[in-house]
Amino acid sequence: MIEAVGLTKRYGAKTAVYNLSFQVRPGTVTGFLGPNGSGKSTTMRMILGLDAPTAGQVTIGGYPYRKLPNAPRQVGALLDAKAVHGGRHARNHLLCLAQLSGIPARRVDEVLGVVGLQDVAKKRSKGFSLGMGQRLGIAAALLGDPQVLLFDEPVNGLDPEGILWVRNLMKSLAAEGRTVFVSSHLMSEMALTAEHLIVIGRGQLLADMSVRDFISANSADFARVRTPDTEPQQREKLTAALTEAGGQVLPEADGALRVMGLALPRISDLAHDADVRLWELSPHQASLEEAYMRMTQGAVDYRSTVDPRAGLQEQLPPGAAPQSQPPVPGHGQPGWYAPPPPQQGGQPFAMPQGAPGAPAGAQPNPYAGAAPQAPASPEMTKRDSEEAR
Ligand SMILES: Nc1ncnc2c1ncn2[C@@H]1O[C@H](COP(=O)(O)OP(=O)(O)OP(=O)(O)O)[C@@H](O)[C@H]1O
Repeated sequence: MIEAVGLTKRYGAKTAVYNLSFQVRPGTVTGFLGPNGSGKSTTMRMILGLDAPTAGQVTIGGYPYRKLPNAPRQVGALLDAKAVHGGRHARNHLLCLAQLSGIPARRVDEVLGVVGLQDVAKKRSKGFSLGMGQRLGIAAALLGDPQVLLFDEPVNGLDPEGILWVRNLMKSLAAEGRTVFVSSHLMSEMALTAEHLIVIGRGQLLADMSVRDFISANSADFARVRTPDTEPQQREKLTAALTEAGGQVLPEADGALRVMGLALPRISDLAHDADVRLWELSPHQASLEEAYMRMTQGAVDYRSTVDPRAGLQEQLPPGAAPQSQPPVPGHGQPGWYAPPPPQQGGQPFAMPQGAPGAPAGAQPNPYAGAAPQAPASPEMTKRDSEEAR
């Protein structure tokens, strides 16, 4: 098992990871999700002893990585598939790694077979495609037949067949009772691969729950309702009736309404009672990707000037002023579509009560104001950590 407690990493004034606490258990694939720059790689490097935490700790089987007896046989990792001596043959690269860790040479041929690189074993890896490089990195992770495996974005650059292969490999490794921790920024991929999810944004824990719970908590049902385009007053009348009945009503770009919190027959009855004709009444489900975007939207470092909601929540049509809509909590404020970021109070996402990773509200939050000035850093720099690899 991997266990992080209050894990924090600062690079000078930059807080990359803040007060992360979570457990990664054996026997299941645990997905580690977060937008770019959210701190996934930093966390993985701390798990592997390549970066030292500024505060808190992380252990594998009860030991910090650097104190783990025979670590290469217990823990395998794919961090950066490009970190390979390109001049070496694939097999030689693995042989070198095996020799360093006292792993028998026959294991090299076994893992080359597992990842499907046996036919190119004598080729120099600098001629490898991105996908072949990923496979070689995965082979290196599997060399010591470890019980604990960490994969940082393992499907990057893979074609659909490669993605399916990685997905099945992760599942079969977990089914053998291993601890499998896989980072990704793709919710859709993790929903298919992982059973448990740890979601972070700006280095902080946003969710720690099973995929099943995530789906039921976040795939909210809603209805699309459309009144005759030629009669805008009908739309307003229906909006008022639905809101009064406890529904949440949002405008869609094509003039339809998105209604949450009311069943379809009830919407139909309310429309009938209000004497409003309907052109459309259809059931929908918010996608997981949408829920994930919503969850991480307040915690994205790099944001396009184009609204990221485009394509998820349709934009208001010209002339459809928000004030003509019923009051929706937060609607009209910047980022209304996103849940409040943690520092605004409260945990916006469904977290199991007493979850080990629930953010500690009492602790000072470095994102709430100006980033705290750390003393000139004695910590490892990126180059240090790359050299340590
Ligand atoms: N050595 C370093 N020095 C300074 N800042 C760093 C260093 N390493 C990471 N960071 C910063 O810490 C934050 C977290 O980075 P990290 O690479 O862990 O995120 P990530 O979730 O893995 O992102 P991605 O999905 O893009 O790989 C980023 O803002 C990054 O710029």
